[in-house]
Amino acid sequence: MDKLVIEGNVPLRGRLPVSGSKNAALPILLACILAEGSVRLRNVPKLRDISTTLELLRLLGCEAEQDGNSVETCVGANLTPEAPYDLVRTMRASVLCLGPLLARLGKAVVALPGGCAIGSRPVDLHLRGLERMGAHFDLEGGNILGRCDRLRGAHIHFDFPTVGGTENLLMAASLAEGETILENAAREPEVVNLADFLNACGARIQGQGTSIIRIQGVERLTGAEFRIMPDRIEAGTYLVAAVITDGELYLENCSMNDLDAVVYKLREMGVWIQEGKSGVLAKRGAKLVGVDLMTQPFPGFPTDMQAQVMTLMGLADGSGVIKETIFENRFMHVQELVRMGAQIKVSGQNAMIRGVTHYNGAPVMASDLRASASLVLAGLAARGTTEVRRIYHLDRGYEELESKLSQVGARIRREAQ
Ligand SMILES: CC(=O)N[C@H]1[C@@H](OP(=O)(O)OP(=O)(O)OC[C@H]2O[C@@H](n3ccc(=O)[nH]c3=O)[C@H](O)[C@@H]2O)O[C@H](CO)[C@@H](O)[C@@H]1O
Ligand SMILES: C=C(OP(=O)(O)O)C(=O)O
Repeated sequence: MDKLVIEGNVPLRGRLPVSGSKNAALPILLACILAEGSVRLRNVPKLRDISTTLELLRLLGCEAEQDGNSVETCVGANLTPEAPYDLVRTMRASVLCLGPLLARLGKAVVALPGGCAIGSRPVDLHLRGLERMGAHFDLEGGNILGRCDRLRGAHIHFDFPTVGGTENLLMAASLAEGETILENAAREPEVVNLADFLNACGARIQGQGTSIIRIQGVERLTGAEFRIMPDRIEAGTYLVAAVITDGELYLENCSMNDLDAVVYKLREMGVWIQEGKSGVLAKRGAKLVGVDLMTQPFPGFPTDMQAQVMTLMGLADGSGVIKETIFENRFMHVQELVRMGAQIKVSGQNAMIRGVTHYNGAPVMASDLRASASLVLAGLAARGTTEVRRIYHLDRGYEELESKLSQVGARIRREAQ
């Protein structure tokens, strides 16, 4: 197992390219199950979650190869309906093959994903929506066993705008008979990217990006070429890296549109952010101050940026409260930040942060993807050496993290633990 060793307190300066979005690429790769013909995707990040998804696609009977940041897929004649636990447990997004398999084969056997460090994460809303379209489910040996004749269009109202649920239903409805209306649908840019991909393959989807999405089912989808959107969470993480190290970074290939809520809060904290022609420039303003924020579904403040912004707020003047409303257990980074000198107290959904003047390097343990990112950020700002352990989490979601950060001046290296 590897660890990251960071010598902190060095300002990061220069240009940093933003990779393709993990959370857009994962559902789009699984949507390839729906297409008859080959699909070519560009700007796919090289990440562990992507290689896991390609492995899953191959197990299901699709050809799927990555060459650099391009992926080509083609569904073979022997599409099979089984997504085994060994793969699903390493990546919850695997459950997004449920909708496509039911739509293509009328059958799916997908291991029920367990809970994870950030919460219990049930998939009841996915299943309820698919049931409305005519699917039947049983639970056998820890697997969701789904069956259906051709799925039928339906009117579905989500109790909560679930990202994965909206994506599973979008994919299933694309090949269903008749019209599906998704109400209270997730509005995340990654959902829009998936809908745009499906439309490029011949689907008839309207309203993506709003809370009512209408899908007219079609008989078949074809192959297509498509570019994955930039990773707004990676971009947000590096915005924080620029500010927390008192440096200046120009993030290439990203726009502020998808990061509105994060940019708004960072500006309220005193961060200087400017949009350029093909990217975003960020640096610390005159003074950094604590603010209050609450995570919410898009267009609210994203839970996937909560840990990183908390790390920054830990070094601001004054205090602030962060309320986490999306996942019940997403404060696992707090105790590790406290080991580095942060003053943060958690009470239920709220974390109370009192700014300190600096962090001190320490050995810390990563517990999930964004918690790991927050510890790297703390290490970049800290006095002395920080060792971030269990970094396999980071490899799920940040493409070439050490080499990107090194290129802008960070002293960071990977070592065997
Ligand atoms: C691969 C991917 O894109 N992951 C993102 C996706 O996760 P994911 O798709 O799992 O997130 P959801 O929006 O579905 O989940 C949000 C909340 O709804 C609950 N819920 C969800 C489905 C369901 O059937 N029942 C239910 O109760 C979840 O437990 C959670 O508390 O959106 C999250 C919220 O923006 C992000 O943090 C994740 O990075
Ligand atoms: C929680 C995340 O991913 P996943 O849903 O794949 O666990 C994330 O990207 O922060």
